[in-house]
Amino acid sequence: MAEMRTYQRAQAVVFRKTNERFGGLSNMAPGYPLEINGTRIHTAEALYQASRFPHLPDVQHLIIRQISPMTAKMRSKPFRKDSRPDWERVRVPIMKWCLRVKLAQNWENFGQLLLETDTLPIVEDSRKDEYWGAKASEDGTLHGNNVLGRLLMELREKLKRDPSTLFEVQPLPVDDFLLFGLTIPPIAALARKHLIVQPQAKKILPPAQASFLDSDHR
Ligand SMILES: Nc1nc(O)c(N)c(N[C@@H]2O[C@H](COP(=O)(O)O)[C@@H](O)[C@H]2O)n1
Repeated sequence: MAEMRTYQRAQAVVFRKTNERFGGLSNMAPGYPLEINGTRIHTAEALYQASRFPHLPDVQHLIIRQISPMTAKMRSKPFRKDSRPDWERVRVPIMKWCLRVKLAQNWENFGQLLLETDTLPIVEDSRKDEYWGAKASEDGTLHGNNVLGRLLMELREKLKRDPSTLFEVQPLPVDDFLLFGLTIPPIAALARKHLIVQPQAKKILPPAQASFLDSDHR
């Protein structure tokens, strides 16, 4: 279990609604479509929720076909008790994998948004979930495990330091890592595979533009 943390709202990137400045960091955000084995998945939330049920492809279909991420989450609720037996143990690596897929397949817009958070703590401000996010305290601080925010910060740092390691996302080494009964293959970044991250300007540039830059400033 991750430690509880306290965050000062003014010194953090805080998101709650998807239409806010950093709302794209939420798994609920539209506009970051995914594709696995030829199936379009509308949000990272739908992929995460479907990952509970590799042994129940019909339930995965029910979740994945939802356009609304909240509806995808709601559809999974009645089946939660039937989540894969090791769900509590694998849910954080699965969330991390979902975020990696979201980045690989939305390299420019999600990568850019992550870099724009600079070096600030990232926190999902949640009314009731202090595990994935953090809840507002009476003193105005945010308190919680903030596991989603911490995974996003970890991903951001990797994106700054070693972007090429994020171009391809390997399937997780967990039992029955399946979508609709099929093995999930390595996921390659779509189209923009060769973009270069230039952290200082917090911009992602194609190689042709990047080559004009002094290497000290890449
Ligand atoms: N119910 C709800 N409403 C929101 O607006 C949220 N952002 C969330 N949080 C997200 O729900 C996912 C975790 O789901 P489980 O409770 O583990 O099934 C995760 O993506 C959170 O960021 N929930």
